[in-house]
Amino acid sequence: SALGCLAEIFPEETWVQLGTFGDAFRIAHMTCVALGHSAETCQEVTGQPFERFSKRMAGPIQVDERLCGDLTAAFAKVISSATTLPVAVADKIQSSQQQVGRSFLERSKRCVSAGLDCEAAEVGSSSAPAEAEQWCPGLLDWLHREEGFGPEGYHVICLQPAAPSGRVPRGKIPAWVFRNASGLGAERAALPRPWRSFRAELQRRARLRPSGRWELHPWQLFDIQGKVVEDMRGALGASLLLAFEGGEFQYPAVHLGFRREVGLGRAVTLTTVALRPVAFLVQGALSRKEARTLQKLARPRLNQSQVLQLDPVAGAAQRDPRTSSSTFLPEEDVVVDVLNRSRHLLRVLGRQEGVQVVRYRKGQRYAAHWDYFDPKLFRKQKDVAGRLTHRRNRLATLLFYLSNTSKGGATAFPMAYGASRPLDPEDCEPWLQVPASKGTGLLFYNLHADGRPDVSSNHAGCKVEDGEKWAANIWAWNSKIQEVLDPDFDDEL
Ligand SMILES: O=C(O)CCC(=O)C(=O)O
Ligand SMILES: [Fe+2]
Repeated sequence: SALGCLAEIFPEETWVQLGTFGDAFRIAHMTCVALGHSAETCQEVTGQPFERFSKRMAGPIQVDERLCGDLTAAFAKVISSATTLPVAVADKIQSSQQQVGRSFLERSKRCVSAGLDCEAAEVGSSSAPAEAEQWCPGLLDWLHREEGFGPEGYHVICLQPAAPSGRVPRGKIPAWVFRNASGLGAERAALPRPWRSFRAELQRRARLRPSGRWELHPWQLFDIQGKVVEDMRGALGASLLLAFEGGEFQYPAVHLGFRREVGLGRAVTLTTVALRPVAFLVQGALSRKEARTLQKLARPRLNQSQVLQLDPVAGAAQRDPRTSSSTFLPEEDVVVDVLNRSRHLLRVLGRQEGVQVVRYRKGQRYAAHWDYFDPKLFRKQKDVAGRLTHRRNRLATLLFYLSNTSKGGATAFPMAYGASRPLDPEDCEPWLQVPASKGTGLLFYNLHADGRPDVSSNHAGCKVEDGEKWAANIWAWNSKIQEVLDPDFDDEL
């Protein structure tokens, strides 16, 4: 069939049933893109009148079986916004997506329980063109090597390095562009200079989100050390470039069980334990002594934990979601060291909040929640909403466990891999759980690489069944700018 594996969930006649031409075109475009065709080809296909387009789609398009996971997700997203979709089709798509999610969840669970030995047997679906691997050694460590749940808004560019003579060649720079870090959809490109043209062509090629008038986070390029690449020399020097549409560096998940050593003056290891949300175990970033010190500093300062009040919803009496005690530590000595190390580890340019230590006693917990702030829920509070414009938000959560917790007390992700919101926000049992283990860190991203909130980052501090649990939160924002700006100036709000 023309759409290979996808025809199953998305029979061809439904193209017509989708109703509006707008939907059909968007789906067409996404399909085309997901199938790995160039932007030009897709433009050509989707620029056709609908009748002609549907004829084209009936042609022999080869679908790489391995792309099914991503494609299904892509379809699901477009389809969720289509208003006239037949219920049966919608159901079919949804259930197929849930199935993919469930199998990833099982793998993630195995991964967490294996701790640092988590190794993904099924890895390696994605490879890169030999030429690109030759140009950019280590390239595969920055691509997405799984069959689904790839990054949104993170792209990899590999430039042909300058000749060994160091002489910078004239003319366009040969390159490989890996949109959404996928090895399968790689495209050969020739990028012009100077820098402005280089950026413009890259934006077109990788279909990066254009920066609007009030945009605070234009997409940005980084080298693999997490340094911003701001000019032609920097780009040529780095050769391997990472593009983040949200403007901030994020560690790519690569594959479940992937281990990355980060040089921080000490051996720090990140092990990928989930792809959606992107989450890592962090080993070696906090010494046992520091864990003790943070706990000691916090103990006399603890207060009943707070959460930000949402806009009131008529008639909704809320149970207190957070029953622990906590405090932000004064920024001195060890606290400053830990914050500096965290900044280096995360490679985030934005603001970091202080170190917040949390203590849970037996029976205490933090019900499922998001660490990002949904601006729509703070509409009536201009001072809050006004700081959340232009995708400004909490990008990353780095949570260090300061104690071992023998029973309960894990951090759990109820909505991992697109699962729907749990009916009971405290029922940790079926969820992906990361056990609290002294000195270990858990890093997860609350935002996608393009800066949009990732709903899958929903998480809970499970009820402590025995003893006490201590942990330290460090939240990194994707912006330094804290000005209250008028949400009306943000096209997305
Ligand atoms: O205690 C945990 O495991 C999670 C804590 C948390 O999510 C928070 O403090 O925002
Ligand atoms: Fe949280």
